[in-house]
Amino acid sequence: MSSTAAAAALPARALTIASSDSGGGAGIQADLKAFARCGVHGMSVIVALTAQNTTGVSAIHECPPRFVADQLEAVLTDLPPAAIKTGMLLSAPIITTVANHLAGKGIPLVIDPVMVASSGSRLLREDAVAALIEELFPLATVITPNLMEAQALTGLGTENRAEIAEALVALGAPAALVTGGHGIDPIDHLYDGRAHLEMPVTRYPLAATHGAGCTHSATLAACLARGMDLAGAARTAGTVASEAVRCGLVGLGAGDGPVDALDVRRLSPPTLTDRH
Ligand SMILES: Nc1ncnc2c1ncn2[C@@H]1O[C@H](COP(=O)(O)OP(=O)(O)OP(=O)(O)O)[C@@H](O)[C@H]1O
Ligand SMILES: Cc1ncc(CO)c(N)n1
Repeated sequence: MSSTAAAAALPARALTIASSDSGGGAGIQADLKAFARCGVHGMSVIVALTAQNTTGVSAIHECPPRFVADQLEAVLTDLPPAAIKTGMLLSAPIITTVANHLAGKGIPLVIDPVMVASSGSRLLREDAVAALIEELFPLATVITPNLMEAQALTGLGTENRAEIAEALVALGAPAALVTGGHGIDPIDHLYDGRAHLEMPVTRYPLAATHGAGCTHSATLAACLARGMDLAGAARTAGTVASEAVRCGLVGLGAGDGPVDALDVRRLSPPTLTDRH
């Protein structure tokens, strides 16, 4: 095979800049599953480690910003991604490091402004919210807060997603996708600065939603990496996240079970006869 033909067969690359969930349900671990689900080569810049399981976060270990910069340089120089997502970024120095490396690159960027775990632990320090808005939002293609994060970012108490999405865009992001799988009203709302688009999500009343938001934003980035437009990528992200809940691992731990974008229960260990 010529090198050109070999290159044509390579998958698109997507990068997650986020934190590790030791329980394998959310964060980097969910992102890499979602990337694989979408047929994309996943890369990961890890900014913090959480000691976490299905019941909550017991400790957080932050990477030195210099080491975050080392990871970004290693990936961006050799394996430039076709799209990037950010998840749990924890601190202002990390956000500044990420923003400095992404500014001017023009790579499609999905920002999932992860703030608080469903168990209640803060995953973004209070004093880092301003850095997220001022330094990272202007670099985004789209931001994907859930309804509660959207309310915290805008200071609005309303549940009117159109109003909140407009306020988010006024904060400096070109587009906002307000998700809300957990609520009574399972609708993802996209506003791109011009038009509003409401995307209903099939809601499954299952105790397996840990990592739904991460799976959603990683799928959105993977779809952008594969060349889809924003509205199509947003619809696919809602569907993949919803399916990941349907396949979620209820009862895996004592708390809310992890979503499963790969539906691992349908897979079996490879046998020698599977070799090709
Ligand atoms: N119970 C559910 N049934 C089906 N889909 C769901 C459910 N919960 C979440 N989702 C899907 O996940 C996406 C993200 O949901 P949501 O806004 O609730 O995430 P989140 O609160 O950020 O998640 P996380 O638990 O990772 O913090 C939604 O667009 C929806 O597609
Ligand atoms: C590492 C990590 N990222 C994101 C979330 C939000 O689901 C979480 N609980 N943990």
